[in-house]
Amino acid sequence: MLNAAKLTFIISFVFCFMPLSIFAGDKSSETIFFLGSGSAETPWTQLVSQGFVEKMDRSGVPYSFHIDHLEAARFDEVHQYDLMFRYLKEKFAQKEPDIFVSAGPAASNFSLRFPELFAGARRILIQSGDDGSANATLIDAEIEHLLMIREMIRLSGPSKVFIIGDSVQPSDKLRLGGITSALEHENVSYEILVNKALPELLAAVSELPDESTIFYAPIFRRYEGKDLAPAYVLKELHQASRSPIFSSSDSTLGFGMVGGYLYSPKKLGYMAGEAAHSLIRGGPIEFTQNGFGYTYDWNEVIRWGYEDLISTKAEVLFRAPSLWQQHKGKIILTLLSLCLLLLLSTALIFINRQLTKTKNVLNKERLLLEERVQERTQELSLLHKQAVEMARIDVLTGLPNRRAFFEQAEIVHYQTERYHNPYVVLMLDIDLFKKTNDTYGHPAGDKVIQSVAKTIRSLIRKSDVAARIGGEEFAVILREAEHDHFYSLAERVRHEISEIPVCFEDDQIRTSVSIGIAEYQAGDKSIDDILCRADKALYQAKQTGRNKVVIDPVCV
Ligand SMILES: Nc1nc2c(ncn2[C@@H]2O[C@H](COP(=O)(O)OP(=O)(O)OP(=O)(O)O)[C@@H](O)[C@H]2O)c(=O)[nH]1
Repeated sequence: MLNAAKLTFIISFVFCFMPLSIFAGDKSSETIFFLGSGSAETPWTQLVSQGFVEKMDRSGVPYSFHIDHLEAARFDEVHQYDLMFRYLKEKFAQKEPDIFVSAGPAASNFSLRFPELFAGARRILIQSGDDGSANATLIDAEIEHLLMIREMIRLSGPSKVFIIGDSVQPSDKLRLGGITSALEHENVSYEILVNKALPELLAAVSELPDESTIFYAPIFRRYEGKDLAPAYVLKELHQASRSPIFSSSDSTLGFGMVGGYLYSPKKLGYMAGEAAHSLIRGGPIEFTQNGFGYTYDWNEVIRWGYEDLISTKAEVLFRAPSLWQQHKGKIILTLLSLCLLLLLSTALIFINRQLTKTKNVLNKERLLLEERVQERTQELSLLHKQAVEMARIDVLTGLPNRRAFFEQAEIVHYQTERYHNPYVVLMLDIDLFKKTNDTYGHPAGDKVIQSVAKTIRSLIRKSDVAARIGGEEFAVILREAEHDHFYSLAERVRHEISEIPVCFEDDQIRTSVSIGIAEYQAGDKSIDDILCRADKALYQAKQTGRNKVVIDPVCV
């Protein structure tokens, strides 16, 4: 169980020791002092410190960063050194730096000259040449003049090299010396345009002979009331010049310098950062890179036609990305869309083909079906026609039946009324037919009926109408018949039937017909009127002995 006293003790303990632990964390952060040879505006120093800070930030080590500049180019060095020494002593009186980085020959010289300044600090020198002290880590910023000059000669093949530089500072002199001895080593003639004001320089470079090459050792110039940093001086020179310009530092790339074997201030800064990180961690100092390499400005490479000469492993700046690099995403998306479109089109074509195939099959089937329907319709229509005809024809004799007779008779009657063409009706009835049937049998009777029909048909004209209108009863309409004609015709029919026996099996059957004749009379309303009179005449023929022709008295 926690009592109040114990709780108070724990809380007090936490509150007392917490600030101490925070302070301890703060104490573990390293203080780094960075001293540049030039001024705060010097691009070289800016790039080195930038590289240093970037590397330190990436290392994840906690540190506090302080930067100062010796401004060695503006002041007398020794006098400046004493002033700077006192200033820094005072500035870091409370807490001296753990690491002292000096960038450039002047700052490194200063660092080595005052070992008593920040005596406990680990020193990193970024300078060219000798380290000068066993207590300092050297980042060698010595320009490899020979490699640099050889690369320049290889690319531009100059007949003469014009060196632009200053000889004010010892470091400037050192640099010019390195360049000239490298050119002498390579047997290339040269001329130094040294310590010249900018207008003089611009005039000089504008009149250089063909096949000249300019080597630019970075210089500061005051021009038209402005302080021009080396990069901007180079820009002016580049505009005035008709010759390619080479230099030693990539900090001036992009202002008209071609490139070549260069040192990179930023990379030197990275190396210093790596060294500082190793010092803090207490491990061995190993650099993953050096501060030199082949670097080119692609615009200048193209301008001077060096595309095929530069090393394939070189770093090329400002090269416009290829169409592929620029629009990679869009190109891939377009290609994918095209593929998809192609796939869809293929699928559609396939589906369309299948549909067309199915449609063709269906069409064939439909045509076949239509053909069958047509055939069937024709068949049905034929059957219908036959059925209609059958309904009008007497099956036994092949003559029109009673119904057909009355249809035709109606037409004949109508035509007679309209055109006054008279017609005659013959009513025929086989005599004593019942007896024939009874004597010879029904099939024999049928044969007799057929024979009578045949005789009638053989004797009348095609325009006349003969029909079987009852069991053994026939009617004939004779058109435009004269009195003599229709009577003699009736007589001939009667005569032939009675004279010519009908052969059936072994029998010779004799038969006869009675005929009643009536003629159309004006006032007859229909065929029935004439038939009625013909029927009466027939009745009379029957009554008066049969096998005879009787004419309706109205006709006579
Ligand atoms: N074989 C056969 N006989 C038929 C057919 N149609 C009607 N008959 C017969 O014809 C006979 C007609 O007889 P009836 O009306 O008495 O007259 P009929 O014997 O001819 O005497 P009349 O007319 O007075 O001369 C009946 O016996 C019917 O059965 C047929 O198509 N075939």
